Amino acid sequence: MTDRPGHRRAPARARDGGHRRPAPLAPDSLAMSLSLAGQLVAAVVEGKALTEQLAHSRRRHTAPDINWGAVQDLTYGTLRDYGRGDAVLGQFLQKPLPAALHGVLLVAFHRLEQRHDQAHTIVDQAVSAAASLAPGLKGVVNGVLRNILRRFDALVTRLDATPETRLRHPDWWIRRLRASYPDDWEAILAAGNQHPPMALRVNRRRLTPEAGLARLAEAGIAARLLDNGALCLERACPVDQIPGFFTGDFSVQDAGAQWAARWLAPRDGERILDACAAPGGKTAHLLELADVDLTALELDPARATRIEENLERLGLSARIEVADCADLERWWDGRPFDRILADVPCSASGVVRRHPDIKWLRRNTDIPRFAAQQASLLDALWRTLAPGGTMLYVTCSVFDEENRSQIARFCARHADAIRMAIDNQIERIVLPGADHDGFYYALLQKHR
Ligand SMILES: C[S@@+](CC[C@H](N)C(=O)[O-])C[C@H]1O[C@@H](n2cnc3c(N)ncnc32)[C@H](O)[C@@H]1O
Repeated sequence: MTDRPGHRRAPARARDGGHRRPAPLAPDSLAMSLSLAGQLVAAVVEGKALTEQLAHSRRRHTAPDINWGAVQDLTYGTLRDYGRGDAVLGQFLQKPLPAALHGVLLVAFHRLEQRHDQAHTIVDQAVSAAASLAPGLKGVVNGVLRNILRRFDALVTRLDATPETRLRHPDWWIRRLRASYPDDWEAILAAGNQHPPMALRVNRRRLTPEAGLARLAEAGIAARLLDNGALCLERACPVDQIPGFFTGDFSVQDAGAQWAARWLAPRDGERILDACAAPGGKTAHLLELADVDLTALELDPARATRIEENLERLGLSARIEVADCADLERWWDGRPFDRILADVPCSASGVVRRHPDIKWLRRNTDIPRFAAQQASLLDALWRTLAPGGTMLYVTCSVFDEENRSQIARFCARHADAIRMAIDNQIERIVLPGADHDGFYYALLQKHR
């Protein structure tokens, strides 16, 4: 297999199968869902980010009956299956297909693995989806899928015998995890292939986690209270069903991310910097825990508006600045901070199940680039920390180069950096699991 799956795709024009008029699809049909999901998967395989493509697709396809839940499930599921569909299609496609058709085949294969009891419906609907995209090629799609069906069990057995397709992650990713976590690497990969849990943060200014749990139970929402006060829902639900969400009693935030504000431990009256703040989940959490003078920095202006929206819903306030946190000349008034939250940009390999496009978009060579960027942000931020002040370094990565080795290199560069224990441990590697995503935390104090 090539470095990136999808090697048997061709530009949309390559084989459009002539000029037959495309057959329209019923908006609420499985064929429509397969077609839209196939186009989204094709866009990601071509290097586009899923969130933007999904928003773009929703703006373009406005029929009210489209089952966007199904489209999303099929798209995310297919992308989580990294490499499986391509490994199979590679055996059946003699020539590349237009990208969207290739996408439909990938989605159809994913669905066949999930719901083999519906195999014939899936094939029929995928052929209709193909006919709507490229009428002249529906025979090819039909032939490929029926061939796959004929040899299905043998194909799946073969997929499960190869690490990349069994574990549904790129080879380089598997190698990195295996080297850093000899005992846990398979569990980390397995967690990355699951549906993410939904967790809520209780606004401690309004209610206790126990009271929050009771409020949810009254609304018929089953949840568990985790040891950091996060509420993990048994089943994800839309925010408009969460009582008091719009008035700021709850926020949606992964339970692993809810350690950040606790471990930075803000105290009333302190000057705090949240250096990479959007969309503002951790900013808000810090403000819920103490009355602090908080500066929230964010490089991306569009994302910075989300901090504002979040704080407004929660009735909280901070100084929000759009700036590169490393460009001190531009934003820093020279007054040091008591505490800094450095939730730096990273590979996001710990949250891959929420963003399965990451597996397709990232390259092994991106990781040292992220590490270099993180190092320069850390070095700049360290200058703004008061002697005796603390900085919490956070990533949502599971790669050592961005985590443990990053902090080891930082401490080697800064003789005034003291490693502080977090709950009696020198660092916290929060591995992704059933209740939360994957994070890394290290706490550093500046020598007085
Ligand atoms: C991991 S996210 C932060 C999540 C946020 N702390 C929260 O809990 O909601 C990293 C953020 O840093 C921003 N960012 C990246 N480079 C930056 C820089 N040089 N200065 C400030 N913000 C930056 C990104 O746009 C992104 O919004």
